[in-house]
Amino acid sequence: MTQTTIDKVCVIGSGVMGSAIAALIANSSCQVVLLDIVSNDPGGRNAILKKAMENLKHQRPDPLSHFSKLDFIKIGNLEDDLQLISECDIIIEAVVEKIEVKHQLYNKIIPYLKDNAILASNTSTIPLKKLKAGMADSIKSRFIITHFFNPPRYMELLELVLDSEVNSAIIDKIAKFLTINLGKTIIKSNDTPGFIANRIGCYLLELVVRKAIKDDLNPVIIDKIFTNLFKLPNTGIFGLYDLIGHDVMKLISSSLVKSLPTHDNYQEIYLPTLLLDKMLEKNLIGRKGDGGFYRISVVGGVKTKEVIDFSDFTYKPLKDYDMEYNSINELLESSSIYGQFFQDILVKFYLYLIGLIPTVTDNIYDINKAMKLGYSWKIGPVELLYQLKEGFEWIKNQALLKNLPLPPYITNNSYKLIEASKFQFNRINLEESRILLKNNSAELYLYQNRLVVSITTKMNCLNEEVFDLIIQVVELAEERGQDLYIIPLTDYFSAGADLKLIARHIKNNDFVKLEEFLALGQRTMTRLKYSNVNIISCAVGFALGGGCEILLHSDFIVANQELSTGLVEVSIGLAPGFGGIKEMFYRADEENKAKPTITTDGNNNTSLEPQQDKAELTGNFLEKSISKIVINSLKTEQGRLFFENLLQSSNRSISQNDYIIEVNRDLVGTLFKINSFGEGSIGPATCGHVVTIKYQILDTNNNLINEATKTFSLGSWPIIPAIDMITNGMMVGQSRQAVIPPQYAYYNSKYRVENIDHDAYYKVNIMLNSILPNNFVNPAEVKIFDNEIAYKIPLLCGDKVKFAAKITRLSNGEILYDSNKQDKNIEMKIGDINYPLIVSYALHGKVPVGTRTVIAKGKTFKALGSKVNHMLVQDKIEVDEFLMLELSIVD
Ligand SMILES: CCCCCCCCCCCCC[C@H](O)CC(=O)SCCNC(=O)CCNC(=O)[C@H](O)C(C)(C)COP(=O)(O)OP(=O)(O)OC[C@H]1O[C@@H](n2cnc3c(N)ncnc32)[C@H](O)[C@@H]1OP(=O)(O)O
Repeated sequence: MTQTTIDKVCVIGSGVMGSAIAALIANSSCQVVLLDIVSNDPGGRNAILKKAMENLKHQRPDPLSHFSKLDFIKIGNLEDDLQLISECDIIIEAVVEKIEVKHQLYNKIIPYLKDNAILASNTSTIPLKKLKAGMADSIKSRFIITHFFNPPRYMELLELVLDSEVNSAIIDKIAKFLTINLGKTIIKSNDTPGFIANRIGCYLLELVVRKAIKDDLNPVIIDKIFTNLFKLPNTGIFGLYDLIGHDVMKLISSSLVKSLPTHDNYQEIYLPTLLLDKMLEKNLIGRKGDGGFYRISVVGGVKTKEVIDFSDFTYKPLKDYDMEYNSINELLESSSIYGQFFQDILVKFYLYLIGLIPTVTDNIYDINKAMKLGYSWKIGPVELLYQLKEGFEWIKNQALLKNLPLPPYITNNSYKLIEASKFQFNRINLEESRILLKNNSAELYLYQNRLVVSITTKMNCLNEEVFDLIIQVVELAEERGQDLYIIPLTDYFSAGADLKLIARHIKNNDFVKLEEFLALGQRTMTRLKYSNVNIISCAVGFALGGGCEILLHSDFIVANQELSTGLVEVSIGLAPGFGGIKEMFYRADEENKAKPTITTDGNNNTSLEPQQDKAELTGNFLEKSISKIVINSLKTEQGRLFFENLLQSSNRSISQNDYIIEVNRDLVGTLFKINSFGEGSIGPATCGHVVTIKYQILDTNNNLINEATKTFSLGSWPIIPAIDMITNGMMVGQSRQAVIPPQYAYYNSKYRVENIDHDAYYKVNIMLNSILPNNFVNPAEVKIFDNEIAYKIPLLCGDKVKFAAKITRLSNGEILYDSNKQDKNIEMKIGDINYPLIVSYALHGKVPVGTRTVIAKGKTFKALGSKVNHMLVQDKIEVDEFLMLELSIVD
């Protein structure tokens, strides 16, 4: 696959679309220049752009595939930085939809365009011919419309509008960039208002919303029918209207109505609707306003979806309605008001859609595809038509009944030539290929003289037949000396191992078969990895579990930028079984960097685990995975009993855990250099332990400035902070020495190094004399699992923390304490002896995100202090029984 020669793209306009298009291009590791007007703001001449860049970091869904992609975007303004345009191969204008503004801008930038640079507009409403009016021929031949859909990173559709003046080399160049680098699917549209998807989408929105309000129907029921029966995205029609914004819908529709011919049916369905006007007046314009048809209200942290009551423009909680209809046919045959409503709108909608042929496009498959890729319809509108009992005939009959004119596409019977198979736009053209090998789960094609294997099971799941065929195919490829491509025929790569098959084996207690399945999977992966031909896996959509493991064992991965991939099974309690973890480590290790990887985004890095940085992969992926598996097992009765038995039967401690201490040693070690002397005996000391220490503080000239012997609880007693930090992790009998900066020698006016010199460093000597035995936690008797191990500063002794906690008896799952049930989060200082000691122990060293699950004996659940009765469960428990503590940090 050849990469395009586009090195730099300029996007002009840093509004919602412009900045998101810039992010999309930056995601493909292409340099971007983002320009906008000069700001008069005190924030400087580029203040508008700086704000846009900041917004990119916070928008949801995330426009950036990684924060580092921001480095590919250079900002500038349209006065000081126009010369940056001359470095760019493509210039995409995404400024306000006003023809005069666009023309002024073109006049300003055209002198800076380099030869052969492509000038494109992202307009959604202004015709190409109007935009090009007055341009020199040399510019006209490289001026086009590239219409991206919002959000550009996620919507695959790109409508391309050209005319006969555009040079064919330019078309080729932009098409390659949009498809190969940006992963878009191009649909060519004629130069008509709204092009394809918005013309149809906005028509449907206005038709449904305005007629439903007129007929006094319930938006909730209508949306439920659209999402359940027509498989539209969950937003439905009214939800989408809110999402786009009623103000924006008004702009789009008024502009369409103005530019469409007077006989166009958009004019007729765009009914004046008083209630919509009132909503606009009251700023009920959707999600960005004070509500729309729907609103989310948050009371006491609880979110409730509400729907508007048109009688007084208040909102009422959404009621769930039982779906009366099981299919579209049932709905359309019903004499209910909703049945009638859908009959009416569907006939109008389809007559309109079909009537766009040939003016807007002559390709009905493109219309179908545009709505799938631009509006996220699971089933395209033309495909949906075939779900009606009589398909096109139904439309024809209804139109005759309602006395509505039929479009030429129906009257000339063109619709009879539609081939259903063409609605599936495969990534390889099966018509051009020959099947060489095949079983019920996978096929090998010879496509353009290349060997291509595709999985054909549900969700492309991996079963024995898939593995058998892959092994066979690798052998054949080796015999022929030809590389092997693994390409899905679907929009996804694979959902991984066939979980239903695994579940069946487990249910039948057939662990021999399960073992065989795992072994076959491992053999297949090994075969892929060590084959002497190249294995090239082309992935799109998702590649989960075993699907990801296929990618990891391939020589090359051609990954769509939006591929979701990972060893997700750990979150459902399954360990990856086909060698994925080892490959993940292998690839993450710089020295062993796997063979080069190609991606469709022009980026030479694999898209595998794009959200996971290298530190996380190498650092704690395994630990995190195993923790997740154990945590999930602990949520089931069998899992808890399994652990209980495992721990009790062998009568041994739950394995060594020195993780917490290590984290803090590392952390403290980076703050000050600490030297330890002697091995010590009992310990280590940690938060909440009552310790007796002797300490000395000396200045840089070794003058003793403070010395004392103190007994205190680590973390709970106000003392010079460095002393808490250094003592943590010490063994009784051990001594430590550290050099500390001045801020760690100061606590408050009562406990501090007198007359502190803020430029000086201090020496601290500590000797740990004892740890109070009756609140000692032995790390060897505690096991800790984190569901999230982020690289953040861990909590330390004395830190204030707010968290939710739950204590469960491992033997029977009985919940002994649950802060959520008491509707109260706990706020404590780590080390406070009025809380069970295990809580301090568990919080200490925890990064302040996610949930920490701890298994420990009952004796550690005691609180030494009794001033306040905090989470006291000690009366309910035996000292030697195992309990599970779950802690989730709240802020
Ligand atoms: C006592 C000791 C016991 C020890 C036992 C040890 C066993 C060890 C076995 C280890 C095997 C490891 C194998 C390998 O290394 C790792 C894996 O591959 S594990 C699998 C990882 N994959 C997943 O977790 C994906 C699960 N699926 C999903 O998340 C979603 O389905 C989806 C893929 C995101 C798609 O979502 P949707 O579009 O919403 O679609 P649906 O969810 O409705 O699914 C549609 C349809 O497909 C079926 N399906 C989906 N995935 C699988 C699958 N992996 N296997 C089988 N079937 C799958 C789904 O059930 C639906 O079916 P329907 O309801 O229509 O019948």
